Amino acid sequence: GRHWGYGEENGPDAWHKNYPIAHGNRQSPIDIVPEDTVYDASLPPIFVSYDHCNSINICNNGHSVTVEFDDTDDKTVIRAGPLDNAYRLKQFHFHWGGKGSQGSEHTVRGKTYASELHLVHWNADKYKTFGEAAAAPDGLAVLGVFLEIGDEHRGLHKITDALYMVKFKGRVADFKGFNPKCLLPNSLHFWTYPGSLTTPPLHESVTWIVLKEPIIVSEKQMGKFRMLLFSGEEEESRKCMENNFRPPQPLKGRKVLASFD
Ligand SMILES: NS(=O)(=O)c1ccc(C(=O)NCc2ccc(F)cc2F)cc1
Repeated sequence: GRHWGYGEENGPDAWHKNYPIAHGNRQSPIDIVPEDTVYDASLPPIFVSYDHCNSINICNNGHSVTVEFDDTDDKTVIRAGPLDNAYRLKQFHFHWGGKGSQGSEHTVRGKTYASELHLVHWNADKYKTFGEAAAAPDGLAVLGVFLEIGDEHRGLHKITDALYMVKFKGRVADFKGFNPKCLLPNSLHFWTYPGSLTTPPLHESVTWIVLKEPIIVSEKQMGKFRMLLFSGEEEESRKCMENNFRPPQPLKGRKVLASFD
């Protein structure tokens, strides 16, 4: 039906019809121009506490593949950096292309990466539910990690080996004991700016924290993401899940801070 997606008719250029905030003043993603970012020496490093984290399931929601976490207490949080509170990990998911090195949502001086990992956190210090936080200007914090093509990534194997279980839209499978700490690069140097969800409802509730250092994954591993389908098992038209990224949006005067010089 008219549900939003990434096709000709229902893609990013059409989202504003049902989600007018698409033309708002703090939309994401953006093109990050390092020369235009402001090094803020007072920005503390981000603190990632994923030690007691446990994934629950892996799901194909028809737009991406998502790994969900138990967020009923503060055992898996990020804090510090640009954040005034502890933000709880709720899920992570990916955006990717159809081939080569296009597929990321944020770009760096116009450079695109093959994929982008989003670790989605919510401010449980101030809000009672994810939904409430997702509608508040300081409600969410998303940690973005670029994926670049090269050697295979040992931590990503567990995910790519599970994708066959959620090939079709609507499929959910058990996926316990995965700790996403293994998906982070060596450096936690980051850029940060006030932005939004990059998919409808496009809420302007995200403090973006984009890591400068990409992780390296193999073309073969990326290929497994492209075997996922946008469509459900009952649908006749089988469309590979790929190019599920929103292009960069206008900066509208926002400042991008850098945690490194
Ligand atoms: N790509 S991204 O990292 O920016 C992103 C992160 C989370 C969501 C999301 O949770 N959507 C569903 C959703 C569920 C509940 C709710 F209240 C709001 C809401 F957007 C969408 C985009």
